[in-house]
Amino acid sequence: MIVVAGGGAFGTALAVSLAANGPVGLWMRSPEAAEMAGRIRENTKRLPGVALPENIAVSADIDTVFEAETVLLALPAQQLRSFLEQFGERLSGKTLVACAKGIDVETMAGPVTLLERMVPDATSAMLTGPSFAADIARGLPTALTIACRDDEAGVRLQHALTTPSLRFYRTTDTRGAELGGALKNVVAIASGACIGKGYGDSARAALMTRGFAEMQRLAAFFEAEPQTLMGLSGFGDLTLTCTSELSRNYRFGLAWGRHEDFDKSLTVEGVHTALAVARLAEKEQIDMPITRLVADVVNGVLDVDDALQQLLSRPLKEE
Ligand SMILES: NC(=O)c1ccc[n+]([C@@H]2O[C@H](COP(=O)([O-])OP(=O)(O)OC[C@H]3O[C@@H](n4cnc5c(N)ncnc54)[C@H](O)[C@@H]3O)[C@@H](O)[C@H]2O)c1
Ligand SMILES: O=P(O)(O)OC[C@H](O)CO
Repeated sequence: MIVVAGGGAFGTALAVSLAANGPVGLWMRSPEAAEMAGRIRENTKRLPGVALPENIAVSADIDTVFEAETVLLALPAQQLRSFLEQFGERLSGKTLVACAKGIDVETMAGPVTLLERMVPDATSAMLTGPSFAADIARGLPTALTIACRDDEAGVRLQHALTTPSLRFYRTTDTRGAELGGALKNVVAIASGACIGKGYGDSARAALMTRGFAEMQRLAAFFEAEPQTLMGLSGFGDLTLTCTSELSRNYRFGLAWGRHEDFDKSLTVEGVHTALAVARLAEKEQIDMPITRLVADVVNGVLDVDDALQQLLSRPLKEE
């Protein structure tokens, strides 16, 4: 059986979609949240308004995760390492699919790299691509990417995870998939700030394009395949996240641009990824001005208005 570990918006939505194929487990850290979701058949905190099919077994018992052959790890990127430190040994031999989009600030590793380092005996993969939990949970058509270095395992996962509304493409370029998924969140924050500040759609299109150039430069440094960045996990997700108010990263940026507060309980992956990638880019001398400015605003070194002004007044150069 497939078990989804992590009962946030995304984990719950994936469980709802997978339930169309058969029984699925949903492990939540909080016993109270699991008890309530199991009883009222709804995750009212993270995915309100979506009924949980009866064949989703909700539990806070970690043994349900250890008993599964395939585990989808739907935790935020900054939580994955501590989860693996705690439970990694019990996950060896399994097929593990990270569903997080981000770079771990401590180790600068993406989700698949963390899995490979911390559970070397597992088959490690990543689920990524343009997809909002709310859309998946409503059964709207969604195309995703499964990234797995072991292509046979990738094919198996592709088939096991496809549902009537989720369509999976596949790649063996886990590095490219990690980078695309993580960096698009940083560019989405900048895009939100640009719109929030009132700079308009043309400026946003410029920002997205220059952000994509940064993504490609970092991917080239890590020898990721250029075409991975052109696909769902890169360009596809960049487009979605930089243009939709369903995105938390984009809404976070909007609030920055408007000088409004933002709900701190929401997961905004791009904040942490900007810090990790800006440090890495500085160390390796990779030109990533958008990421640098987002990190500077996060660190309180720059005001968001000054950061946007700096972006607009960069030296003239070739495209
Ligand atoms: N929500 C979406 O639309 C969406 C879509 C695609 C990808 N993702 C990715 O999925 C990941 C999770 O996002 P989300 O939207 O589900 O976030 P969320 O904030 O809705 O939920 C995160 C969940 O993780 C749980 N959690 C945190 N630390 C944990 C730990 N150590 N052990 C167990 N559980 C823990 C929390 O209790 C919470 O239920 C992110 O990396 C995000 O980028 C989200
Ligand atoms: O809400 P966000 O900004 O975390 O985006 C969710 C997904 O990653 C979009 O593909």
